[in-house]
Amino acid sequence: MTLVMGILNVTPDSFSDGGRFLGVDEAIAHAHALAASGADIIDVGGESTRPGATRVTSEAEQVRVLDLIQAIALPTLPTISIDTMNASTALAAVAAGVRIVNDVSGGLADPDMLPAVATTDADIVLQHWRGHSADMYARAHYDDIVSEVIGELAARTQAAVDAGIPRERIILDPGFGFGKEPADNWLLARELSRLTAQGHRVLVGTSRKRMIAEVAGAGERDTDIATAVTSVLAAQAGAWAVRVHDVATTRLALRTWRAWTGSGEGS
Ligand SMILES: Nc1nc2ncc(COP(=O)(O)O)nc2c(=O)[nH]1
Repeated sequence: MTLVMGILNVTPDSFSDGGRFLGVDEAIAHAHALAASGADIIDVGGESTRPGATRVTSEAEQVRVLDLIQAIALPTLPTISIDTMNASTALAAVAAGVRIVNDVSGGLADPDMLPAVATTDADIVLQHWRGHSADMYARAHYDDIVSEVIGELAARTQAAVDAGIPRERIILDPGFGFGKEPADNWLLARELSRLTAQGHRVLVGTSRKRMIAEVAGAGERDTDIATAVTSVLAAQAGAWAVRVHDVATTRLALRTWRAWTGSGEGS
């Protein structure tokens, strides 16, 4: 069953919910709300990756996320993932109870990341990436985006295995957005089953991105409905999980899809 990863960004400038949950108390409350909405995983992020975002130090990132993680790393709450490109933050987060390291750079931003995760028992998301937000669009040219993304993720997978991370702990992500033009993203979405056919779990994150805005316009409700449609299509293509802001709407969409396909009862 396709899992739902709820987004909890504790940054002042995140792409779609910047500044709304910056305080620890608000963030803890939102984590509980995500759980109540049916999140299977809560993805905590302390550094914005929106286009043009400037980097924060790993120390500043850790100040934003570690108290929160300690407060929500409970058996009664969903699995936690840490959305970070910094090895030091990943290690501190795993020590605080995180089970998945979600690295949008696929281990490229910090050369210590893959060896560091190899010393833990955490899973790692290797997302396709071609550079930091500040200049990612400069390197965004693709001749055959599906083949290039699959090929570049295969290289990152090999680097992770070479660093000592067992294959079964690796999750792939095509990295929707991240320097890709909307048309490129829809091409990638159309061929998602070619990535899921690679045999790794695949995480998909389209929520509230430019590719969605292009279809849904600026309204948050329409944006979350359009995101939910992509969640069903990703599930149909074999995605292991979808990363969304509005957990409830995507859960409803996935429940409806399962009723239609008869692919399993329950919520
Ligand atoms: N694995 C993964 N992580 C991510 N983290 C941040 C964002 C940017 O979106 P946000 O700023 O709204 O969180 N997108 C992804 C994504 O697509 N996949």
